[in-house]
Amino acid sequence: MPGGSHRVGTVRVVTPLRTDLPPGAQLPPRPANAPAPGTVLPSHYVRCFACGDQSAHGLHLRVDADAGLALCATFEVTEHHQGAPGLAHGGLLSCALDEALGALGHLTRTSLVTGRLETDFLRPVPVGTVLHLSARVEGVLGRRVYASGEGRLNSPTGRVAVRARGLFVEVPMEHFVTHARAEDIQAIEQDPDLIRLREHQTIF
Ligand SMILES: CCCCC/C=C\C/C=C\C/C=C\C/C=C\CCCC(=O)SCCNC(=O)CCNC(=O)[C@H](O)C(C)(C)COP(=O)(O)OP(=O)(O)OC[C@H]1O[C@@H](n2cnc3c(N)ncnc32)[C@H](O)[C@@H]1OP(=O)(O)O
Repeated sequence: MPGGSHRVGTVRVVTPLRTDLPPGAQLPPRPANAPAPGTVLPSHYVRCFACGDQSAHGLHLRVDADAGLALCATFEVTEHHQGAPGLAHGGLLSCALDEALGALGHLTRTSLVTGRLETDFLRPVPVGTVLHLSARVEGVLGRRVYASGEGRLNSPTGRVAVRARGLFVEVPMEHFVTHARAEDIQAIEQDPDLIRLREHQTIF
């Protein structure tokens, strides 16, 4: 994807998009302990708006590992996800892609947070649509993971409605412990099943 550019007077200012794959980034091999293709990837946190099953009006994204450093995911757009009447809110579509791209950490065996996310909205997504997402790692440089994905209408081969590219940054578990509210950490200590990463990640 090319960088953006604009003119300030007679000077052309070039801004490389920060999700562009930088020189030196490489696609690492699939780790031997990555979940096998077809494995349902667990919600990292049951209260997560995107993937948690305890988020009443959340997206309830279902995520499956794919071959390589890739995955696919689905969610149904409900009336709780509207922006314009009967149409999905764009921010929620970005949220779904954010989650799908971030969940690539299950494959790379790292904990990822979003540094930058760019979304292209190509078609409206009506309530009742099942959005079929796919996501893949494009390359890794140091702690930076570059990823891309798209969402298709009602089938894995449906029309592309939304595309995204993102730059994710690998963080240690302390990142979450440091920044969470005390009551959230306490809740996890009392009910460790709020976090469902154990099966596939070694970080707990
Ligand atoms: C016991 C309780 C634990 C509970 C945990 C529960 C669950 C969580 C566990 C696992 C999660 C698993 C899956 C999650 C899946 C999906 C979730 C969706 C993803 C999200 O929804 S997540 C929320 C939104 N997200 C944030 O909340 C991030 C806020 N932010 C920060 O926390 C910092 O900003 C951070 C950490 C990003 C960096 O900070 P830092 O100090 O660690 O490192 P630094 O700044 O050095 O950046 C390192 C290298 O990334 C480059 N870099 C950084 N940011 C960049 C940008 N924007 N553009 C271009 N490059 C960037 C630098 O340029 C440098 O590159 P270089 O190393 O080459 O110089």
